[in-house]
Amino acid sequence: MTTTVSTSDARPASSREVKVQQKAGARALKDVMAPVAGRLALGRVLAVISAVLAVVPYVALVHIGDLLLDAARAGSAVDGEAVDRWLRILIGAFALRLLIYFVALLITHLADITLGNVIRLRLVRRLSRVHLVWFTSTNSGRVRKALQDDIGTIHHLIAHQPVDGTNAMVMPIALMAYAFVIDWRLGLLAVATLPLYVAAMALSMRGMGEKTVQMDTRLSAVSARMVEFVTGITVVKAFGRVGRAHRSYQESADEFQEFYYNWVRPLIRVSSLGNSLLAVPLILLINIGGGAWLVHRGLVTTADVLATSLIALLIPYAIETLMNSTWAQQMAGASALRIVDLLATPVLDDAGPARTPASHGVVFDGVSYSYGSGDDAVLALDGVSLELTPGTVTALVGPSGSGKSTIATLLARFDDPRAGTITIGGVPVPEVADLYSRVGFVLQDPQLLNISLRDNIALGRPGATDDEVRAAARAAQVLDEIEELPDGFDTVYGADTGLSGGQAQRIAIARAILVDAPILILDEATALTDPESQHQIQRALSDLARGRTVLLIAHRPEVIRGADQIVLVDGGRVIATGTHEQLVTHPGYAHLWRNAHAHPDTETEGVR
Ligand SMILES: Nc1ncnc2c1ncn2[C@@H]1O[C@H](COP(=O)(O)OP(=O)(O)OP(=O)(O)O)[C@@H](O)[C@H]1O
Repeated sequence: MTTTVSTSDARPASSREVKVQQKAGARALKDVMAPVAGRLALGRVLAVISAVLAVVPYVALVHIGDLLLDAARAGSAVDGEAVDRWLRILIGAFALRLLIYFVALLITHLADITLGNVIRLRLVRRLSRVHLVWFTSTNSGRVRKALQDDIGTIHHLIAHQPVDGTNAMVMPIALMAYAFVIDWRLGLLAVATLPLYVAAMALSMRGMGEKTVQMDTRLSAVSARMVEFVTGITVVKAFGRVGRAHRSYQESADEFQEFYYNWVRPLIRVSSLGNSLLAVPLILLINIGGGAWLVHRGLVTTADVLATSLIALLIPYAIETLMNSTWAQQMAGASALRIVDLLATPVLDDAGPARTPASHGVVFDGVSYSYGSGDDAVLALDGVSLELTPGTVTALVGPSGSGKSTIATLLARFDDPRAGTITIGGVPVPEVADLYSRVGFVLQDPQLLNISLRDNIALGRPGATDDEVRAAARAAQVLDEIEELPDGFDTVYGADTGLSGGQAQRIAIARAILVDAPILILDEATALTDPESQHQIQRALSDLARGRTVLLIAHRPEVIRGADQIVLVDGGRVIATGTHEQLVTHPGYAHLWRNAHAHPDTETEGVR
């Protein structure tokens, strides 16, 4: 068993890579557990004390047994006082052991709760400073996995392993030592099958690290085929390729099955042999049989045999707990690695002290930006300069992929430019105090959360009253539709809500209305919505834009024409700026304008 860090490529990992992963996992675990290391150490110390105390009841048992047997053999009365004393020691030690064990578990469970909170808080603090462009769907998945699954996996390691793992290690050693103290021959009988078991298990675990990683990789391949098949099911069905798509899944599943079968088949024999060496009847046979012979020879007492046989029976349980805790440790290593990785996500540079802009004019000065880094970098903006005069509407136009959305998202500080500056009222964007109360945005994807519609609208102003939320919904032309829903504003947004894309857009507009930001970024993408919804969205957007500094990603001729300033973008550069009348003779603009008229509702060509 080993750390199973998922790898997306199907290449099986080598044993060196596995070792490196395991080491990295162990280091990551140490980092993650550092805030509660002291408490875990205390839990371990208490677990050791409790494990050593486990010997006392056996000592008492042997003494009581001897007292009873001696009396029976001599035909005399039992020394009731001595039996009573040992009985009290037995019960007292047992109770004390349980109490210490309970306190140790309590300490580690409280440490687990603290650590869960510390990790969540550190993640939230870190992610609140991360570039907004980072939050792609994959990264959202990573955050969800870390916050839910990984913290859960680490739970076992923090709350249980220090106590159960230590106990499973120390208790058998202490009991075994006592078995040898009773009589070395009985001690040997108690551990008689252990070396064979360890050898069988070592054999079956050989190469386990590599194989587990291979299994993880192959399973990922099967899941990928499955996801491919399910996500593309409509297209696959429409083109009658079900057999083919299904075959590719079937092939990877068969490949996995063959790999797994070949790996596990020989192991099953060895490990069942190993397990049978720890079977209760075998242990009893060896200990009681051998013990009876020793009793017969007068070397030990029956009570001694009873105690060491009971000790021998505890060994399988201890080994199982030990193996589970090793497994949990390796799983937690992979989880800790993911958490440490997330905590190291690059964040936006800290700017100087927050400043309040004197006006709401926006200036882009020589702004360049690329997505990704190194060889994968995609240059999206190249020296963009433009100015938004306060209280006016600037329309960004240009072909698909020209950089319009990138310009808009940089103003909302989804990321910082690689070169150049963006200022609001003379203050660089990173230094603007309360940026999101000054810059509102309604982008193509309305980004509604799975919370009530009321909370979705009030997201930017959580203190808003019901009346204010209703007023915003009315201004966004969506009030009636919300009120017609069975739960009205309490409806939780989600796949079953039955809201159309246009309605979701208008809810996002209501949210922006409520924030009441003086600078607005709008994406007038309405191609996916029905004409009635388009009309309502246009009206809502025009109301919203009034009196504000607006940067509008424009698609429709009448909207472009109505803008105070039009900025024509192509290939990440600004190639012309002016009013419609000034630009109408510009060849690039004229081309877009013609296309916009020819295809007023299409997304792909020219101005949409
Ligand atoms: N997340 C991303 N990762 C990598 N490249 C990206 C990403 N987003 C955009 N790009 C690239 O940056 C360039 C500009 O894209 P942008 O989305 O800003 O253009 P756009 O004019 O808004 O296009 P559209 O009208 O199609 O939305 C394009 O080449 C695009 O492929």
